[in-house]
Amino acid sequence: MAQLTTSDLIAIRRHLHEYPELAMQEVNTHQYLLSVIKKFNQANLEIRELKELPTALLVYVHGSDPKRTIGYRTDIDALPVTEQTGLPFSSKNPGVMHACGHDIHMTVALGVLNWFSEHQPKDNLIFFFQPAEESQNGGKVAYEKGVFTGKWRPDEFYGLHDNPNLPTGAIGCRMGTLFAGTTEVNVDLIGKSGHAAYPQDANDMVVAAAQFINQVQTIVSRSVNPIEGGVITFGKLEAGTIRNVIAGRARIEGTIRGLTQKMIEHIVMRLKQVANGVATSYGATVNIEFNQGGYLPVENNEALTKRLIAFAKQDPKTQFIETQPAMTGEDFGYLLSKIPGTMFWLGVDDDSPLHAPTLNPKESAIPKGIQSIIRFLEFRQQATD
Ligand SMILES: CC(=O)N[C@@H](CCC[C@H](N)C(=O)O)C(=O)O
Repeated sequence: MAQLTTSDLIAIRRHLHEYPELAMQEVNTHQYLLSVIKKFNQANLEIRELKELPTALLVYVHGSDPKRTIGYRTDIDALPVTEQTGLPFSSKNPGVMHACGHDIHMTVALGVLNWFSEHQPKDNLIFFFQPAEESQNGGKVAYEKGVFTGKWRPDEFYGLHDNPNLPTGAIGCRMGTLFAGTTEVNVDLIGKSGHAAYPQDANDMVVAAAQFINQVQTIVSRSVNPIEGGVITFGKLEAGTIRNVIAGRARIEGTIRGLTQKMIEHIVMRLKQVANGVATSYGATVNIEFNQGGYLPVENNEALTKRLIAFAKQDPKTQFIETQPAMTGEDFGYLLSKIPGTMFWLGVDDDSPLHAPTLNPKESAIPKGIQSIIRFLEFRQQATD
């Protein structure tokens, strides 16, 4: 296959959109990516599959006169969201949707890889198709399994995330922290179930959970410096089985976000205090689990980010927008804590936010994103440092 056309790219994106898969289950996505890449000019490519991380895929592009090895990462997983876009190419996998735009990310990565398979770069390039960004921190798992060793260790790493709030094709970035660090939190409140008519003989965990959730709202409003900010969101609450049986258990699952590790640790500490306080006052037992995994704050490397921003500002075909830090999480933060690099946004202009069942990114962002990234990687390879 020669150069992919825009309609090839749209067809690829729509196929990926129709068949989304959850974290670590991206078996068909992996096979599809592989089938597309195998049609590219293989002269300078080396494809690597991993027994230890079977849905991941790496592709090495051998440079003609390499001074460095540049990594480019895309995530490939989807979310447990039921699509409500009404699009003709809506998800065919019930309850699963590319509601975070990873279908766009993968297509952009394929477009850039396709270009460099036809136009050999000077530097070596590594494309990392990473499973499990939304949960289970695929980036950290890959790193810890030794995927980025020897010639497979990039000197610098780049990755993007789509952004519905930015104009189509615009590149957004900033020096320093781009995304928050996140920590997943699970709270189990255990009391005593009983008959709805005899509350005095039971210990109702629906009431305890309601109290806990309300009290937690005071952590960010009263214990966090408003200039620094923080987020606690509980996206899942489960308690009870039927209306007339008092619930003896409640489980609350959420996510904590902060722009620094210190802020995350502060919120974790206050959350434990509130949970233990509510449990004591309700005579309940509480179990709390925290899991940060690889979702460290996304810290952009100073020198590399300066260069990326300088490129984007002077490139007449790239619209650059300097963005604020976002409370979105990304396990690319873990990879950037090990390998210097930069994460940036690609504008996809949509009224629906990320993770919404109606998210419908503008597909015209795909060729624009590909062209900007190709030009950036070519610009990068001209530098002597
Ligand atoms: C870009 C994006 O939406 N990322 C996710 C990352 C989730 C991290 C972790 N599983 C958590 O929920 O804390 C996000 O929700 O920001």
